Amino acid sequence: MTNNKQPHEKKRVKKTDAPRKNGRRPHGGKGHRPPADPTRDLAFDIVCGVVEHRRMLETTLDRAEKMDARDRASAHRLAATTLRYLGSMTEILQPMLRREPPEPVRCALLLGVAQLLHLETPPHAAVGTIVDLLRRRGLAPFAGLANAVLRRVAREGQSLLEGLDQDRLDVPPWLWSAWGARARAISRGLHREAPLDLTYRPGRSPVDEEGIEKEVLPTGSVRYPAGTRMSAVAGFEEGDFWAQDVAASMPVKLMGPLQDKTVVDLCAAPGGKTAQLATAKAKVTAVERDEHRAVRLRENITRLGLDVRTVVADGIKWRPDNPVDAVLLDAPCSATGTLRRHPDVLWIKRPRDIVSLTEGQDAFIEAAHQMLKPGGVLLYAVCSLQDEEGPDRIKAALKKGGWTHKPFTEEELFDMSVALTPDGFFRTHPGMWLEKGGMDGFFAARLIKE
Ligand SMILES: C[S@@+](CC[C@H](N)C(=O)[O-])C[C@H]1O[C@@H](n2cnc3c(N)ncnc32)[C@H](O)[C@@H]1O
Repeated sequence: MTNNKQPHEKKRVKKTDAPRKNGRRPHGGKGHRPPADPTRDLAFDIVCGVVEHRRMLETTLDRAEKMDARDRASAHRLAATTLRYLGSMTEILQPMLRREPPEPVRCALLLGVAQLLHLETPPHAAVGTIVDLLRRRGLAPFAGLANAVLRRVAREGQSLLEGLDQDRLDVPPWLWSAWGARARAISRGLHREAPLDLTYRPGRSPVDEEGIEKEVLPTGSVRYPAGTRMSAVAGFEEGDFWAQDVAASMPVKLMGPLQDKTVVDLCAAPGGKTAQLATAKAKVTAVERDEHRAVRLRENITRLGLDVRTVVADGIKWRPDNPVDAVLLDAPCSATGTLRRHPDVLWIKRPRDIVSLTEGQDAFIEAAHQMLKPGGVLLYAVCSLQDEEGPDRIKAALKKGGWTHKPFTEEELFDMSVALTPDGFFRTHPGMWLEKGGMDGFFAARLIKE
């Protein structure tokens, strides 16, 4: 994968490169009009966007907001699966290509391999749809190549896959080494689609619905299978619950009793943790810098019927009128903890992105210090797997002074003691509770203002 090539729309393809078999063009020949296929078209745009231009999956997906919801969901699934197995599928393809194909052709082939090896698409459909995709995108000269390579993958791919270290290949080397001893377990977790976890507000519980499976997790979150739409679950309109990964539901629980406490939620949208604070009866001010995300935050609060003051402001500069009892700082981070939901991030982030994020995290911690009463609590959290954004930030804050670390205890973590580190931090990764469907990666620590 390279990232400094021209967009594929501008690439010129020489007619003489056209691979032909017996002088005929595969799948239809001259004059053949490939059928429309919005799902593959969108999946192709997403994958090319990620590997050629480091464009976030959501950005391309958002551009297709008018598309039929089911086609869009299928495209999302196909693209996400391709990105989840990108490394190992590239390893399978490489020896089958005599010459390096243009990047868009490689993207199309990867979509084909994902359909064959991971999505159980019948070979004729997997091959045919990719050949048609290439024709629609002005890449017809590569239709023969795709036909031959994908047929070979259909025959040999599964056994080739078994001989590979997929865990290692599907994670970029810099992340693999940053994750150290946790890397293999994390990678195993990343090969799974994330289930839908819901947090129910106090006094509400899931309703039995025919055809909808669910499991109540030891921490109280309710887990539905991957692909479940939250709005289809009974109680959505009534505001009985909100979507929140089981690991993401823990930091607020670790803040202790919140009733009548003044709490600033410093980076609030879309509001999962704001909702937890408000249902725990805290007096919440939710601060969010991004106006569009603040709209989503307000919509969620309204759906849940909660009483929260929202402020659109830069949380590093904004200050409350009076010092507060607690600050929840769910800081902007690399989001490597949510790679199960956002596999594009694997191939988009670079080590230098982490460095610039840590500067912001330190500034937020400093701002939180200025907002708190003496003895007030800072709950610092990030959905990151990186040491630099988690334990290293807490160590830096303690070194700077003005804080005391109050380690979490096993009693507080009760059903998730697996996440307690020897330093008293909370730390999860996608390989934990794998038998139940895994969880996001989160880091949390508690500091007290001196
Ligand atoms: C990790 S998300 C928060 C998730 C949220 N706490 C939840 O549980 O739903 C981080 C949020 O911080 C916001 N943000 C980024 N920089 C900010 C700033 N300087 N001030 C306030 N909010 C900021 C982002 O727009 C994003 O919505």
